[in-house]
Amino acid sequence: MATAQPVIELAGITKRFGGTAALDGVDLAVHPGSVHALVGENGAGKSTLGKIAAGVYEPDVGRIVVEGRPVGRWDTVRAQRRGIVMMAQELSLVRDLTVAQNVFLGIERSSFGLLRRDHGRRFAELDEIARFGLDPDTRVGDLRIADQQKVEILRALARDAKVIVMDEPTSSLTAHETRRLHEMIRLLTAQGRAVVYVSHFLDAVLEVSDTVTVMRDGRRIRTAPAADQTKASLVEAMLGRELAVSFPPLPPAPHPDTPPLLEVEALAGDNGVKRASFTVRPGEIVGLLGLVGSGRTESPAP
Ligand SMILES: Nc1ncnc2c1ncn2[C@@H]1O[C@H](COP(=O)(O)OP(=O)(O)OP(=O)(O)O)[C@@H](O)[C@H]1O
Repeated sequence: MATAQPVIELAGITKRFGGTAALDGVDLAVHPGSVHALVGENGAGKSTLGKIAAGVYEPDVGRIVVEGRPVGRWDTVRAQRRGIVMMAQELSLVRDLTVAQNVFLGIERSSFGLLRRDHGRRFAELDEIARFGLDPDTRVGDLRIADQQKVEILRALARDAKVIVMDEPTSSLTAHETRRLHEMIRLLTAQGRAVVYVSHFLDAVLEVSDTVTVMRDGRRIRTAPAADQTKASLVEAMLGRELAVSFPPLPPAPHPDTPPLLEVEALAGDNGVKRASFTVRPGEIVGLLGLVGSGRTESPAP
């Protein structure tokens, strides 16, 4: 539930990378206990804005205010100290360490020069753990991506994060795992924490977020309650034109007797593809679908 004072506020943020204006005068206010989604086409500036909030980049121009206090120099260490933590697409865990070791990595306290080794006990002190269902002694490299994300979230909780910036968190998840992640996000917001949710997946955005900011070409186009949006209204704002123009009617499908341009029969390989067959005719769009790990990506490369 949103309260009056934002937990973090970015005002007039401009960021250039060489000749590219990634962000141009963008404002963003994130409220405690809420999920604020950032949507937009590729290159719209969503990730850059999330990374600036989390101190990965410093803005060229603009102001950052955390819980009413303006920040000076801004980097990930300072952002973490103020409770703003990033969960990046490329997760930052150490595969050979255990879940508990990863959670407390970098915040271990030393006494008389010795690192504390009681990770297990401290891990149990995180009350969220029972719900997250992770074994503290599992090697992180042996976990599925969805569970590795949980470890990232627990890392953020161990740092007492007030805001977790999630960059494309569902891009490697199944539909079931996405629902589980959203349940976790709801637990976080129920505790008063905020999530900045950067995503291409509009169904997921509409399901989980309270507020949606639409970005286009480095600018903020609009910020509005998710409940007032539809997928179509978001796409129109992202593209800056009506959907009918963006998706013109498809040409008629080719006649089944048209000779194929490509015929693949019983394709198999040591990359997991087993007996995949399909044809591609002129003028045809062939979709390959399936869950993560089902061989969609490997199939077209016989
Ligand atoms: N580290 C960087 N160096 C150079 N250019 C960058 C860098 N990061 C982002 N950009 C550029 O800034 C612009 C905004 O990129 P950004 O990644 O923020 O967009 P996005 O909306 O998150 O898109 P995507 O969904 O493709 O990640 C793009 O033109 C991108 O190429």
